[in-house]
Amino acid sequence: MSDSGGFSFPVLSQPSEVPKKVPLEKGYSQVDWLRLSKSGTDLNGLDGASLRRDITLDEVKQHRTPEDAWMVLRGKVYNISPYLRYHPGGAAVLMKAAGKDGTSLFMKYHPWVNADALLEKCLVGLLKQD
Ligand code: HEM
Repeated sequence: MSDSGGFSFPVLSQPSEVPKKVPLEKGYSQVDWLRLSKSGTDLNGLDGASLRRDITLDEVKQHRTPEDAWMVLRGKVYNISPYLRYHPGGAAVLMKAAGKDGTSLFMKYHPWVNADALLEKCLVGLLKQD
């Protein structure tokens, strides 16, 4: 049957320059991330110490390797290392914001994502206000 009943179905395609979600390794789904977040594992690297309020952008810049990556998002400093392999856009893409203020990149790709909730346990502290 080729009759579509009077409806036409446009073929939807994404422009090629729009980055796609990357296939994540087994064991690195969003559910796995939530499980890890709730497990009590030290994800911000503070070993239970209270959150910091004195972080400068210079200090953030020192943390830009996959094993030790910090990112600023709307004035909050996150340790993104544990999240890299769980990031639906891929670890390599997320590393572009390592050691930097990633707010504009974040907002460019997915302003709807609730990072405060997803990365709650990765929060190191607040960027120092000057
Ligand atoms: C650290 C904070 C971040 C968190 C918590 C985060 C989280 C997410 C989530 C949940 C998705 C899936 C979105 C969906 O299904 O609607 C996603 C996709 C993606 N993210 Fe991120 N992300 C972060 C930072 C970034 C940064 C800094 C970039 C760019 C450098 C980026 C680029 C992307 C891309 C390209 C995708 C795939 C495209 C898409 O699904 O629309 N993300 N991210």
